[in-house]
Amino acid sequence: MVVLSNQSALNELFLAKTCNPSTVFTAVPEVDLSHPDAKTMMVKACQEIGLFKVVNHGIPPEVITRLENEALKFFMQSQSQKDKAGPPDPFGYGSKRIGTNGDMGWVEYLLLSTNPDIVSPKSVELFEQNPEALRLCVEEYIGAVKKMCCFVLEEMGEGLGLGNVFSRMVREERSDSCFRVNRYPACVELEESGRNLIGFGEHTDPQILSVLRSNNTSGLQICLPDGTWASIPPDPSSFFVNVGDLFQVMTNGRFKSVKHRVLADSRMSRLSMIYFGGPSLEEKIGPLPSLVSKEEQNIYRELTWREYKNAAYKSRLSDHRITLFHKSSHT
Ligand SMILES: C=C1C[C@]23C[C@@]1(O)CC[C@H]2[C@@]12CC[C@H](O)[C@@](C)(C(=O)O1)[C@H]2[C@@H]3C(=O)O
Ligand SMILES: O=C(O)CCC(=O)C(=O)O
Ligand SMILES: [Fe+2]
Repeated sequence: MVVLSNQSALNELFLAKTCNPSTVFTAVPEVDLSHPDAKTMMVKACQEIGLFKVVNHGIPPEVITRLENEALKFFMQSQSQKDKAGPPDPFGYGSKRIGTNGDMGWVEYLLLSTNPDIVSPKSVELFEQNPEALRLCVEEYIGAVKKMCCFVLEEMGEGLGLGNVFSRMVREERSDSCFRVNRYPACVELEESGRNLIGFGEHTDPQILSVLRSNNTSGLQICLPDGTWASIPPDPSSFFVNVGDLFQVMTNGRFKSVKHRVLADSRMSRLSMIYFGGPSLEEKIGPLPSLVSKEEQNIYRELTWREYKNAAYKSRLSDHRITLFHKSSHT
């Protein structure tokens, strides 16, 4: 067994059992948002994989670089300075602990709500204690990525013959979306160990759609239908889009909320930024009648996003939360 020099006992918690060289998933569908067939391609990718990447996304590279630089400045501060914006409640700065139910990962992060009704004391402290530039860059980036997320949802709604049913949910002012910046420090001790270090453990995202951008460091993996893990090659000029649990429910299981995780790299730190597009807390979520054919049944019952979110945030990262929507399950 590998012994990592610092905090070895804690670090063992993050060691993935596998040491096989992982499969590289070279078939990530690439969708050009300006292509006339974009809608069909996105719908197909959501049905088959639950993930695709977009190019020609319209987000100016300067908006991305500005936030990346400000986020790195934040993470390069001393631990005691960063801890002033933590522990997360669930928003704010967090390190190694993910959520409040015992999950750990080789990661530090900022988690922020975009819901105007949620004022997190830790996020207020974060912005009070850091240069105004961080807040401005976060706002600028979220504004741009929300617009793109809504465009993608609009296209997929049209692709399914449903118009703006999904985009409306994320576009509305009280949409309960959130935003996260993750930094996975390089871990040189892994170099010759042949072991993997879990940066962010396996999970599905609870919301409708997640839009992820990372630097050029690999780490993101998806779980294939046969249960094996495949690495997604990084691509800093594209955005990766993945289906969340609510989208799977609304499409009565047609779209797949893909299980994913992140492994740390031995040489390079990974920086990722993810926008999780969600509906308002009061939105009722269930299979959309026009997506349930006569021969099929609703496989999920209806819950508000508030009900699902409250239950989800009491669960562990790897829990199969979507079963809360199963007809036999009661919250
Ligand atoms: C362990 C947890 C962290 C999480 C809340 C939860 O109890 C279960 C879902 C987790 C997750 C995964 C996707 C997103 O990163 C996240 C912000 C979310 O909405 O659900 C995280 C939550 C978190 O980090 O607080
Ligand atoms: O950091 C990443 O690349 C993905 C993290 C993730 O899946 C999440 O924060 O939900
Ligand atoms: Fe995720």
